[in-house]
Amino acid sequence: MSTTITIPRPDDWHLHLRDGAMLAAVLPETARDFGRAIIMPNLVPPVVTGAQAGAYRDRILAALPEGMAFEPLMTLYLTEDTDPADVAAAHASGLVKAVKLYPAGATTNSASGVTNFDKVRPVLEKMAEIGLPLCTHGEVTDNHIDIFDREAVFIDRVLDPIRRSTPGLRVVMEHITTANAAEYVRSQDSDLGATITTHHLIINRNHILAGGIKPHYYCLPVAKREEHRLALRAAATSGDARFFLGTDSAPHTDENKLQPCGCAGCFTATNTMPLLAHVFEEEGKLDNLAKFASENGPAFYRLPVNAGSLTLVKNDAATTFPSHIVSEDGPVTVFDPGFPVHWKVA
Ligand SMILES: NC(=O)N[C@@H](CC(=O)O)C(=O)O
Ligand SMILES: [Zn+2]
Ligand SMILES: [Zn+2]
Repeated sequence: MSTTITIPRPDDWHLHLRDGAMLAAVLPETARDFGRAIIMPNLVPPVVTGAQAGAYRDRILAALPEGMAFEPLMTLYLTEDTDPADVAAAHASGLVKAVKLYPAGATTNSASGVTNFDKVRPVLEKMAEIGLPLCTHGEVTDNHIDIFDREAVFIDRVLDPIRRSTPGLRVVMEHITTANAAEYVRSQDSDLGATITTHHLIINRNHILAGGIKPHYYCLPVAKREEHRLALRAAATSGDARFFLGTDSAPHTDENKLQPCGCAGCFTATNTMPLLAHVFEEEGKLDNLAKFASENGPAFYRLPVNAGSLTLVKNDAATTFPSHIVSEDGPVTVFDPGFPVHWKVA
């Protein structure tokens, strides 16, 4: 017997596409199921100016296979030298949909990020004025703060002060991993939203560390205790308009993942929608999948819901997903949830 569910064509509000050979390999994995995605700007060198975002957008569209429809929604990487006028122009032209804040040193390719938050105040004020959202990698970087506490400390020491001193600034807390973050979002008004990844709904820190280290489950922010995973599930499946899907699908070659000092990132573009159907069904909330994956994100970004649809089918037989995708840079392992999934995209 099979069950089906049809939702408006989903979007991914946090995606890493990289560039060059990797871009060519991973883009079809997203474009197959998703109508649009917020494209992260942490290339080397980063996408800082409107001109760089325009050129990157052209490279993405050039890499899109014939016959696939996909709209990249571009972002700018916030640095201490970012020019508020350039940001405003890139927004006014329709090119740029958000600015991304990386605390310097917080994650992959974040070296050009922000250390002194006073220096970006003029940009944040301009963004509040024009309604351009700020997306945050919400972790402090202080060495003496435990890695499992860095998100909660970021909320208290960085995010809440920025929001209080910049009224009207619209913020997305990206890839939230804690009950603290979900609670903070719920306690605020609609100027604050949060993306939640597929993998943080599935793994906790035991999955990374118990019974042997699993490099393919290592990402930033690192997965937390089980109680936090359950809080994220409750938030994602609640239907609350402030929570929406951002996969943070972050491809790294196996060579770069499987190192004494391996890269952070889970690659979930290939199987995200079936995994989400599994999670939402487990929570008895399949009816809210459309809100999380297709409706809440566009509402926050003030864009229309996609016109097309996506149908997911649940079969008696488990679905087989590719173990990895092939890129000219080397294989990229597809996220393995560690349990059978019976859903697949029709
Ligand atoms: N999430 C990750 O673990 N990695 C991301 C960067 C990020 O989103 O923090 C990447 O670019 O590889
Ligand atoms: Zn991040
Ligand atoms: Zn990311």
